[in-house]
Amino acid sequence: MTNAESRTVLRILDANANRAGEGLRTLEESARFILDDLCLTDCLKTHRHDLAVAMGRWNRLQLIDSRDTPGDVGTQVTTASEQSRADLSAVIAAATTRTQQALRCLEEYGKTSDPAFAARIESIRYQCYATFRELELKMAGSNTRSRKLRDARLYALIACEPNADRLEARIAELADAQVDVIQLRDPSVDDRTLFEQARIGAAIAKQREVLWIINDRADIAVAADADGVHVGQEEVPVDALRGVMGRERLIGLSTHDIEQVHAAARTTADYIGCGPTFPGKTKSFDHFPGCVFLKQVSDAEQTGELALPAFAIGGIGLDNVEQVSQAGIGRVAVTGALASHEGLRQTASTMREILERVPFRLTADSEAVGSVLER
Ligand SMILES: Cc1ncc(COP(=O)(O)OP(=O)(O)O)c(N)n1
Ligand SMILES: Cc1nc(C(=O)O)sc1CCOP(=O)(O)O
Ligand SMILES: [Mg+2]
Repeated sequence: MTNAESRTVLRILDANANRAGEGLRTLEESARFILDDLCLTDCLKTHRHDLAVAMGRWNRLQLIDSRDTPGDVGTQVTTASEQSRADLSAVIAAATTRTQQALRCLEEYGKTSDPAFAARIESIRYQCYATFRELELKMAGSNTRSRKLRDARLYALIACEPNADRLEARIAELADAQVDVIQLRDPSVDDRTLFEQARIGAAIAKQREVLWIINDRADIAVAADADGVHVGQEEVPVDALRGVMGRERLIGLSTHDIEQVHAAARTTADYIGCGPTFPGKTKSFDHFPGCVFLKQVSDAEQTGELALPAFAIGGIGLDNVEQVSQAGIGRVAVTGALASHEGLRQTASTMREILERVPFRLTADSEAVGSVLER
């Protein structure tokens, strides 16, 4: 190669090393601040470090000297798609593509001067493919969960079953009845049993595309790979649990008055349960905030003070779901109403029909992205 050609190669290597480094840093921020994923953050940092080490083969001053940003015709060429990103996943998709392309350029042009350098970059590129795959799937997973939750109308709370087959059948019948979310709530079983049912249920719920939430136990929810956890007012605070659950899993919080609802809105909770609405057989209460409370929650949704999906809970069934929807709440969480196999589909479908009279205010993707950004 002539001196001029060598200088051009250096110029290309310098530009693409910067591009790949910036892309990796962009992705590292998403693993760290969006997904809260220590392992992925660490992998991306390692790729950035490996790239810097590989680039150490070139003389830094010569690389910088070859740089000619004002004379670079490429800086004038921009496309409309570069100027905006639809959401956080689009930021990540653009950064992965840019990084992969930059690594390929480093490899190809590096081959002209140093095949060993090119081989090192090739190895980094392959490692990046695996990391990027995981990152994009995790992002898709977290978005899917929030989206499913926002579209949810029917949430069923179930107890453990005597064995895996019975649990599978129970989840299947609820999924067939178009139940959107299932919570495993069983204060009567030991930790091992709860974990086993949580784990088996998580796999079945995933297949059936139903959200799978574990009551009270964040540790079991994570260990079992559930979609989330539900906690009450006297349990570990939501923001403290966020560190355990990560950004991608859901956290639900029980609320019993409007002050608790406003407080929940200031946490990283993904949804709230609001009740008890009516007396029921599953759990006894001394006080019933009832439909007056539900109306306050609905008003808070209307004014935009509350942007979290709110599920009315407590003694709700076919006989009174209309009162819930008239209070302006279009989502319910129930145990007793969906406990019986008989007429399950019909009950669920009638309840859904009544709840669907309440339009959602939280379906826009932009709002979902907004809440992720605020965290
Ligand atoms: C959806 C939903 N809402 C409320 C509750 C009640 O949670 P909590 O107050 O923690 O009471 P227990 O369920 O733990 O007895 C819930 N589980 N789910
Ligand atoms: C577990 C629970 N928590 C409630 C609350 O208001 O926080 S009401 C409730 C029981 C829900 O079951 P059912 O639909 O059978 O009444
Ligand atoms: Mg609880």
